[in-house]
Amino acid sequence: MRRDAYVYHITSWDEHRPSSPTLSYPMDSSSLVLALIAVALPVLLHLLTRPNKPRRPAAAKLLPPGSLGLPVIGQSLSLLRAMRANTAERWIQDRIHRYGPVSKLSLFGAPTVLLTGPAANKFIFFSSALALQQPRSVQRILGDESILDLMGADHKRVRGALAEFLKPDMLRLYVGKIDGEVRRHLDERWAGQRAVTVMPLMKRLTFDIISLLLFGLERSPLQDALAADFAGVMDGMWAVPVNLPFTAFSRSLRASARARRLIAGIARETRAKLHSGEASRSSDLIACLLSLTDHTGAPLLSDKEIVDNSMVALIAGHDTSSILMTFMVRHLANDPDTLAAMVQEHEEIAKSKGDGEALDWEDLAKMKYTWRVALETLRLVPPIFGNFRRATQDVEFDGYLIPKGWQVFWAASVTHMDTGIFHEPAKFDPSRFENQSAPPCSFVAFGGGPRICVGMEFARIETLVTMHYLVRGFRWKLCSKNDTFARDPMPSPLHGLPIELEQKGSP
Ligand code: HEM
Repeated sequence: MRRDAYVYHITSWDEHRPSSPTLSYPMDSSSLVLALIAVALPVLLHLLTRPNKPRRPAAAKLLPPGSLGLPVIGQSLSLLRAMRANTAERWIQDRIHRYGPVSKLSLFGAPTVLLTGPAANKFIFFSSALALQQPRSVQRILGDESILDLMGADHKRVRGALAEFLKPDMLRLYVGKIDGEVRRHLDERWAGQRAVTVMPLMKRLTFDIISLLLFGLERSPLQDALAADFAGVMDGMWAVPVNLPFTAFSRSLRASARARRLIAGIARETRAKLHSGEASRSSDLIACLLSLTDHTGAPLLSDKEIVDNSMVALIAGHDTSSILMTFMVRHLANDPDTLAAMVQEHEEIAKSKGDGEALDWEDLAKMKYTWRVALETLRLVPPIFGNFRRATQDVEFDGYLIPKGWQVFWAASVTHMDTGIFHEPAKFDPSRFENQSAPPCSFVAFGGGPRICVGMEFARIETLVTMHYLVRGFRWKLCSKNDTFARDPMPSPLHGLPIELEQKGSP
């Protein structure tokens, strides 16, 4: 997901200039060298080719306060460092204290306006003058016809197709499959272990769930191959986009090409199964997308759109949810009261089930407290820190001009930690989601407006099912007293969150 969201990149100062390097995570030592090259080259180019024309005088006085900093580099490295040190919220707060809730800066090579607060979120999510900003590196890896790159009618068409697969009466059908996958994982990878590392286990669990539902992939060498390719895709997605044989970016491109071939092959097989009646529209996402037609009876999505959007759904559909579940496990380890209330909720539900009987849609509706715990976890640690938009025309917010071509950056945590919206925001308190929902655009872990997360309900199902079996089956303790985390750029607990595990009911 889309992880468009999760990226910070260098594009050219001038959006029409042809080569614009992208800088993002991870900043390991080889990446750092490349990052320096990526930063230094454009600085030189910028200085040599800087146009002489003056800035627009009329617009200048309306621009938000703040400084664009050094050409190209701007404030990028400073923000990246803060993300890594998990002090990015403070970094943004410092800017707000200095300049107010609307300020200009330069991030990843482009002039940017940072906007914070619910009114700003509403503007970002709903304004037709702002388009989702997709870094070229991510576009090259995921494909340029995914939902993340489309606008207007095309975005609506592809979003409608994905929503068809994720609508409630389809989701109902998935609960049993997700239940089976969760139990298999816990039996094979958690049961009988004295210690496990949570994050990689959650990543594989959510990958297996989503690949089962997107492609009908059961446990098989094909699923393992796809999992390996996707791990490769993720490794380089946030690296410096230098396509040389030894770079993470190039490895990521190769892994993406392999994954795309696998998905195209699955699509061919599924098409044949649809013809022979062995598959139906509700079999999996690919079957659903292949079955959709427009009013003339022509396929709604091209073959390339199906592959590109399957790539996005696979990434968006497992990375974020696995972070949510990992951080719930981390929080519950040190909050016995919340854990006890969850255990009680799930034991109550289990009483009405037969031995080994799978959970169903109605059971999930009863897991209200657990979902509030999940929402509170998302409020405190939103998997997506923030995201970029690009102004497609000059546009105004709060009396300030945002010129055409500038980036706009929103950051979820700033709103989530606003004392005017959430009482004692640093406190973990699931009851704040009881009865009253948060005011519009103030809880934005899933974004908002026409691009609000299309997989939100899916994430709810897999989280609730996993937590049901986890809190009933196991007790755990964190292995390390130091439970800090970094944003890389997604939140990632120290060492992947190792825990000591005890299976309930075992001697
Ligand atoms: C806890 C889990 C999840 C979180 C926190 C999350 C968060 C988000 C956010 C914040 C956005 C909006 C980004 C923006 O507007 O800039 C988004 C969009 C999206 N999400 Fe999720 N997501 C989650 C799970 C999922 C799942 C399970 C799927 C797929 C099954 C999914 C698919 C997508 C897609 C396709 C978009 C793009 C929608 C569009 O552009 O119209 N997400 N997500």
